[in-house]
Amino acid sequence: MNLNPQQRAAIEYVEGPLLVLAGAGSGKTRVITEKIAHLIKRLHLPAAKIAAITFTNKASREMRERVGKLVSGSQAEGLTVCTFHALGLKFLQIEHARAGLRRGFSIFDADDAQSMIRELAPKGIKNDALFALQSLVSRAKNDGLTPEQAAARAASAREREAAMIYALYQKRLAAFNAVDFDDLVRLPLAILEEDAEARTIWRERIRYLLVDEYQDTNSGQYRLIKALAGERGAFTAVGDDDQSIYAWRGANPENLDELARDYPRLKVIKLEQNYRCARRILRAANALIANNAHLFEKRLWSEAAEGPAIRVVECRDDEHEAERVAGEIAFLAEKHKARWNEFAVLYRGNFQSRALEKALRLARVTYHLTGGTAFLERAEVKDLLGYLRLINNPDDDAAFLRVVNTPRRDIGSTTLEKLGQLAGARHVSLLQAAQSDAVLAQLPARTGGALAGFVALAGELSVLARRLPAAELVGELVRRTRYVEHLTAQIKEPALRERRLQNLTELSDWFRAMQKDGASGDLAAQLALMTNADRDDPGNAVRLMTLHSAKGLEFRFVFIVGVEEGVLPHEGSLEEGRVEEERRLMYVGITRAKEQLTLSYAKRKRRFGEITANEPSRFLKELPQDDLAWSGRDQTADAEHRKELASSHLARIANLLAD
Ligand SMILES: Nc1ncnc2c1ncn2[C@@H]1O[C@H](COP(=O)(O)OP(=O)(O)OP(=O)(O)O)[C@@H](O)[C@H]1O
Ligand SMILES: [Mg+2]
Repeated sequence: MNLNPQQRAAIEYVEGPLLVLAGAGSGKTRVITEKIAHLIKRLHLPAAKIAAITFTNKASREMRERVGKLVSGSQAEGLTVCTFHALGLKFLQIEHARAGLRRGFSIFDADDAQSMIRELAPKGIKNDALFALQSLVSRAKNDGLTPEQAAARAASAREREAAMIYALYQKRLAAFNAVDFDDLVRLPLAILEEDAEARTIWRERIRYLLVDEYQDTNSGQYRLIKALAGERGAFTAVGDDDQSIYAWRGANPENLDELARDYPRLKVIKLEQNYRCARRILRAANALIANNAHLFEKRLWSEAAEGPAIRVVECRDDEHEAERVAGEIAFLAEKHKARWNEFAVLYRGNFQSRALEKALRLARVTYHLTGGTAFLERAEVKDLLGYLRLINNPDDDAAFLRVVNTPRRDIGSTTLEKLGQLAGARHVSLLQAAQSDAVLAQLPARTGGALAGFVALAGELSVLARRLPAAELVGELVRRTRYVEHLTAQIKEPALRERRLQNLTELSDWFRAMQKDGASGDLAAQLALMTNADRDDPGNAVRLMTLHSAKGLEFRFVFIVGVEEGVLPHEGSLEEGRVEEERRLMYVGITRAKEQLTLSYAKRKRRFGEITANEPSRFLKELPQDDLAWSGRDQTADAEHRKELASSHLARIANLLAD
């Protein structure tokens, strides 16, 4: 595959900071991959001194694979390709002392963080207020503010309260020798900004930095890039302001502007040829996004074929819509002899997947749901990870509380409250308190005995952890905690039990796959950063996912469902005046399609048992009408399509499609 002149220029330019600003499918990600190879092969920069940052772990894995095809294995050794969070984790594992952490520190997930904030917040706080508080704390952390700075900047009573909670929350995390996700960026940033020695070391360690999906970095991440790149500005950032879809989570598309301000030498290269989408799809995307105000002017053209019209399918309700989509997928797969994994069905919210799953199962279409209940959020997985965390970090009280009575050991909340008081008075963690005979003596004999038993088990396990590879440790953990017996006693339904047991096997498979150099504790930390979307390639299956998680991906056939007012654009976003971000989301969705795009909406929806009418999305009106073929509304197009269906050998599917 050849590179065009702009791509080549972007790859070869290393004299200073570079921003590649370009629309969807123009080869930005490819530029990063090729540039890594160029740095290694042509400029002889050791791979260990290059770091590339992607938006998801899955994207990291794919990029590593692609680089692997361009350079030999030994040349690629030591290359860092990971997310901001994983880079921060790696940083802290090396620099834990500078961050005031001890080796083996834990990572608190969103749940842990939330329950801690609940404890610190005023008693009886409502969920909404709690979420708001948590997001204010998180926002302050993402902006790289210390609790003191957050307090100084607080402009309202709510922000003052959040700053106060933030201070307490950090104290608590420190006591647990733990960090949360936000700290994975905030702490490295604070160290680099304050500590000249660390700065020198890390700038030597990372000599060239590449960042994909730059438009979705938040201000803390941006400052981290700056801190790592320094005045030298040895970095390439690639992004597309039209695909900024995480402003609601603190991403800051103005970072694109800021880069130009902070680096007056910044070179900007634009890529304007799209290599992904058929012409009509690209036209639709361009027309749609022209309705947004623009920071930068970009044009996008393509040499690809016109491609078929974009189908817009009007359906009665979401069930009908799901049936149409399933039928259409089966039909297209047959017609084009396509594989299931060439299809994606995209939607605004996870709740929309239920009807689709049912219809796809009925139509015997193999599918894979990305997202959903994340594997790592399942109780048994969290239990085992809780054990690993505790073994690795005896100060991790959250992990202690998670596992001390799982499986049941008759250690009740009264005991734990008492233990908490005793530990607090002594300024030690719960596990350390439970290790003390003096503490146990103050508890009733029976529960004291149970606690002593748990302490002994934790001791045995940490001895094993030093000896066994992580995947085997998981097996041993399951045996010694009698976890299978626990599940068996708890879950009566055989199929469900089987599935839960399967999760245990899967966890140890994950560890086996990840385990190259890390100890079990490091792996547990890494695993905490994974999401369901990061799991191995699900093979030949239709992908079901949200528009957000489709970023960066491409498929031959794309369906976007629920193209309705209130869904896409989303109701909440409309209320908050964020319709432009919704339009960008739609733009991301449309530009995932290589060959054929189908949009659908339902005329009615059931909501709390009532049937209400839906309006088709305003975005449909913004598309070039000549490139659309309506179905369900326009009788001739429908008749044409039915005829085509009938002439195929898929009578069953044609039936499914018939109204
Ligand atoms: N010069 C080229 N010639 C042919 N195909 C190309 C060229 N450059 C990139 N491609 C192909 O175009 C497609 C889009 O590339 P890529 O994913 O890198 O785009 P992108 O700009 O990162 O898109 P997005 O904005 O969606 O992340 C890929 O299939 C890639 O292999
Ligand atoms: Mg990309």
